[in-house]
Amino acid sequence: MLLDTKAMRHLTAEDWRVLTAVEMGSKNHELVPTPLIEKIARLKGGASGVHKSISALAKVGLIARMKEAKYDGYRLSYGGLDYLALHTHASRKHVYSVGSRVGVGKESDIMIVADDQGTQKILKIHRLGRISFRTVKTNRDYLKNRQSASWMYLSRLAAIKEYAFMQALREEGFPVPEPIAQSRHTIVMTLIDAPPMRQISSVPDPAALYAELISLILRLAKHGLIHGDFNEFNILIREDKTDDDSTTTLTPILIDFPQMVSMDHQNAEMYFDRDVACVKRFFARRFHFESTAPGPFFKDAKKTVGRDGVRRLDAVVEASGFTKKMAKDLEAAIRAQEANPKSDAGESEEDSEEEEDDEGESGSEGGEEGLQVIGDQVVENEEGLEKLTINDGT
Ligand SMILES: Nc1ncnc2c1ncn2[C@@H]1O[C@H](COP(=O)(O)OP(=O)(O)OP(=O)(O)O)[C@@H](O)[C@H]1O
Repeated sequence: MLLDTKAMRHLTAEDWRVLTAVEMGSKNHELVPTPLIEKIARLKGGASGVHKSISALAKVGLIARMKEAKYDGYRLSYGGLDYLALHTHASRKHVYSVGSRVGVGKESDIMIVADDQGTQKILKIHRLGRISFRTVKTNRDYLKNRQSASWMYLSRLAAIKEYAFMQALREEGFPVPEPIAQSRHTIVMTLIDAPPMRQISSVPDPAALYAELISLILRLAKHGLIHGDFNEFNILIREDKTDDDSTTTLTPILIDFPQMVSMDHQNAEMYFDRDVACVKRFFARRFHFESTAPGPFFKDAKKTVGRDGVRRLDAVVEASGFTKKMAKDLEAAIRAQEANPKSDAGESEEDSEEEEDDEGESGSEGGEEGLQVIGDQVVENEEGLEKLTINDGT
């Protein structure tokens, strides 16, 4: 499921209201009945206006009707949720244009976007629905009869959690992108102009970079945290030159936080050891570097948690509204996804069974390469970004 913003600029103010109404209705309904959509949207044009918008939205795949429905109703598609999130980012002036996709992870799409000043940023769209919910359903009860709400819920949780951690880490001076905004299942953050470590074939001083990464793991631990996916994909390596250009230092920047856990987590030791082992393995294979120092060990790191009066960021994040229940729900989904590596190719099985023409006319093909025109006026810059505007004046 790619972000395809082609249809965005054709939506009217009424269409946006109806789309928002479907989103609101899906909080309590697997399938939002048309009369409820009418009631929430309260369009001046009454029922006929709503029907017009419903068919416009369904045509471009932002809402979908289910085949076996006992009553007339709709549900929001991934595309519909993407549009609502982008709409919010655009109204708040965080995003003005949408460029190409730079990365696709197991759980997300990464797009380059820009604001109206032309500053490029990263839009991360969480897509927890790529897993088969059957696996998750076997051990969680929150999905009871709520399959389509579950991907929205889980993807939104991932974005909320990632945003909260990025904010806390950033405030503490950790090398992470700056979180700019969060809406629904998406985050806008600063673009880091640096390749992932996976793309680096050699470094002048592997021992120094290794030490830096291990100290990052230990610093996180002192603040009560384990990254949980500390690998060569999630560590960007930025080259910083001194003013006179004589020396270059390599600065690791950490990304990807939905799977972070507390040092108090019941499996903390396993996650800590796994993060350390990941760095060791990569350095041995790629840079033929093996540290002579043993460890670091979890039991030593554990003793440092909160030491010297440092803030425990696991507690900060919990206080930010990311509750234990949310953490549990998200963790179950992420673990299921980890255990299910083959299921990352598209929407969940159940989605595809239930959907009727979910992609509609806009489809999702070809969105990766081309430019996506969403605004009423096209402004092309050298990066191939195009203007994103909204036309409902809200
Ligand atoms: N702020 C950023 N600046 C520059 N590039 C980024 C940024 N965030 C993500 N990327 C790029 O996108 C890729 C995927 O990002 P990220 O790891 O956050 O997604 P993910 O879905 O969690 O991936 P996976 O689960 O496969 O690790 C990164 O490897 C990196 O190349």
